[in-house]
Amino acid sequence: MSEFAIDVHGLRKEFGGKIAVENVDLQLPKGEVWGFLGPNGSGKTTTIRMLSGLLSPTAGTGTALGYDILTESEEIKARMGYMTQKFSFWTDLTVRENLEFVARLHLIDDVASVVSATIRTLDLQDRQDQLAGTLSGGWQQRLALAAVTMHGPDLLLLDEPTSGVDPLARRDFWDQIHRMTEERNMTALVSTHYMDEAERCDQVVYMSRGRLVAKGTVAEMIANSGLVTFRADGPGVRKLMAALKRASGVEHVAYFGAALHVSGTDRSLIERTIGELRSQNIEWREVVPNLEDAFIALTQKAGVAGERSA
Ligand SMILES: Nc1ncnc2c1ncn2[C@@H]1O[C@H](COP(=O)(O)OP(=O)(O)OP(=O)(O)O)[C@@H](O)[C@H]1O
Repeated sequence: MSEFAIDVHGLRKEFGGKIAVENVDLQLPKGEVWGFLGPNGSGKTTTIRMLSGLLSPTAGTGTALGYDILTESEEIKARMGYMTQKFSFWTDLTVRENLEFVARLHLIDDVASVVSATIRTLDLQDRQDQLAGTLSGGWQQRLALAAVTMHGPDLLLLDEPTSGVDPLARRDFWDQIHRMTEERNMTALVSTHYMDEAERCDQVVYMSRGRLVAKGTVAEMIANSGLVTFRADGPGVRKLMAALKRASGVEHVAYFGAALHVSGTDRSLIERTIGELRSQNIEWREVVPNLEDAFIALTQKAGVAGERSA
């Protein structure tokens, strides 16, 4: 049996001659939670759909949970939980009724007790008789997670499960993911645009223009970005923005509250630029780049302008 929950090579998907995903290799060890990041349109959903057996690749091979993604998609679907970006449920049924419906779709034998156990696991007791359409965004996502985990999957593929959900509900959601993966030895691949969520993952993979361009722990991603980052604090620091954007050696500048993060990969160039801009009021100090700095750099390196307008 493979030690990987996902083990795919050379995945490619074309839609009408346009390449959406190209040459994706991914080996996700069992029991780990990985974050899947990348700009809009970079190919994350398409990749997740190929991994789930719902979309056949134009080229490439591999397995999910040991089953061939090309020929054994039914086996994969039975053992995985897939939460789509716009997970839908019946708004005029209660939470419990929704889960009962899903349990029947999965041909679960003892519907009542499995639904009750799921409701307890996900702390939905107080909401079980509420109409699903009246739940807040955070509770709707909780219901979606209940629905996709009720049949005891070994693999979770979650596509931006927390978009539009407030920070507290997002944290609760992630606590649930970690608890469930730990208790049931599940593996999860979760796409997200949130940096704090990426930091909760064992590893992250970063996709750009249909290709996986970086992979590793958050610390490795930051270290491999090769970025040098300086932080500028002081009155009027924001006025430096325009000059910094044009300055040599500065690859990106970002606001961090009242401060600026100025990053580049050529230390001598960026130090020279900062030297030229030094003034008494502004304090410059080198800081460890954060994940957002690293991802902005990756995105810019890949020339993402074309991707976003695609
Ligand atoms: N069924 C389809 N037919 C044609 N083109 C498609 C189809 N599905 C996706 N695409 C294209 O493939 C590319 C990748 O899209 P995909 O939805 O996989 O990106 P994504 O990284 O999930 O984006 P987002 O973060 O916005 O969800 C895009 O250019 C998209 O327009």
